[in-house]
Amino acid sequence: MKKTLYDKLWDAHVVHEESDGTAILYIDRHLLHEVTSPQAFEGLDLAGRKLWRLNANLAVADHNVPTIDRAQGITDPISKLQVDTLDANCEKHQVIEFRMNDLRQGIVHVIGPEQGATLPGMTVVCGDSHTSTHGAVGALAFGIGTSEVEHVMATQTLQAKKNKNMLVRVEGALPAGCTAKDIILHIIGVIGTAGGTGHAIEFAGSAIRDLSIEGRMTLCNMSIEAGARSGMVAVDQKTIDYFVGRPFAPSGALWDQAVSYWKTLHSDEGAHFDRVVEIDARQIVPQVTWGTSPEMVLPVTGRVPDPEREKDEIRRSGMERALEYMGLKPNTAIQDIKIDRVFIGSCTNSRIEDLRAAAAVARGKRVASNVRQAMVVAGSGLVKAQAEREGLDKIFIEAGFEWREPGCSMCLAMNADRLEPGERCASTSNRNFEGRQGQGGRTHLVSPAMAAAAAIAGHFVDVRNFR
Ligand SMILES: CC(C)[C@H](C(=O)O)[C@@H](O)C(=O)O
Ligand code: SF4
Repeated sequence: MKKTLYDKLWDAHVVHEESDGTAILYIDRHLLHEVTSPQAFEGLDLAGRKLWRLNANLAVADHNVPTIDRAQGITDPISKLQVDTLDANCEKHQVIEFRMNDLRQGIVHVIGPEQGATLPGMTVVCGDSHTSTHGAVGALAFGIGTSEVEHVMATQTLQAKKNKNMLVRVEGALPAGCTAKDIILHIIGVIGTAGGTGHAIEFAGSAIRDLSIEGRMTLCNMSIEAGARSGMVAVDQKTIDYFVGRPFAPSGALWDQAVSYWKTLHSDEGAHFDRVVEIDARQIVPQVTWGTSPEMVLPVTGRVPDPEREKDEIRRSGMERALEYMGLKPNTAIQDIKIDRVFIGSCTNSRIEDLRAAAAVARGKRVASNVRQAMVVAGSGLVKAQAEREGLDKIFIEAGFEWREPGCSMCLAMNADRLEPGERCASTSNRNFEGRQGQGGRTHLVSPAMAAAAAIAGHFVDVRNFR
């Protein structure tokens, strides 16, 4: 039988299957962070259990860590408790953890692949919805809840039901100035935030093959924003090359064995997909969200929509509410929207190529005077160090950006980095929900190059003709 990539990954991990399709899946890699692990450790302790396969687990604190003055420790008491609890739990159970001042610390979805802890062919889970990121390397990766975190710790398995197969095929050359972020925002604009519900999405087509592994991670990262718990891309030579020499990756004879398996990780020609969406990459324009859901997205050349022209009543009231929250008037040109803050970071866009793209725009320029703060937050200590070797930190600092320590930061404002009520932010993160970046804060999702250009101009601009 012809199989999709998802079918292959699924079948390779089924330990047991009931007649109603409920399955027990073997989990190869379990990633942990401080927000969703405390109750799981507590449950384990109460039951007097140990972790089933200790070295399948890797932990890092990312949501609550400060991005400045780390030498002083964590000042916020709630954040400090979360991080201290993770440290104590990992120490007690001997789980490998990259602590706050470890160079390898960073956002869990950045460090997994960076360390080679995530590998092609693996099942990867984490108590975090953006675990879909890891599917970019041909892994089956999805977010789980806290009780499932405990289940994985105790048994190395998970109860799950298979999703349907969905193919999003993106063909054609992506125009200059557009990135993986624009592809995924465009896809979400087309299929909606429920478009992938109940499906595992495979992204394929020439535009996807042309992306770097980092770009594919950006794409898969936002699968959850398209309604799918997992997104994936087939293994190709780029995937294999990406893992050469990574600390947790196999070496020697095991490497050769792994590579020959990884090469089978693609959908068979003619395999069945329950749903297929075709996207023409040549039509994609840099994207900017205008509302409070990632599907409320437009090309930068567009205008804020007018609810009066919306016939569907539910959609109209949703638009009205979003416009009110966002403080926007219908028909305003996107490029006339002024911003107060800029955030370049998050597990969507904080890898080295994201920082390079933003720095290329910021080089030799200055952040506009109406922009109160522009921050660059690398996804990991290793990304930050690499950027510094390339002199990107200097480019940002000379342009007036702040150069911060790695973590989730203003993606969701669990630490001190947050918007003030009414502030408007150009952000490279993945969610623009009400209050996401701080109570009353207004988020516009964009690519790193678009965020940097907005910082310099003080309003959104089309990075394709920004000089
Ligand atoms: C805190 C965590 C559970 C959450 C998630 O699951 O995604 C967070 O990372 C987010 O991005 O909203
Ligand atoms: S960077 Fe944002 S989206 Fe990613 S894990 Fe952290 S909070 Fe969630």
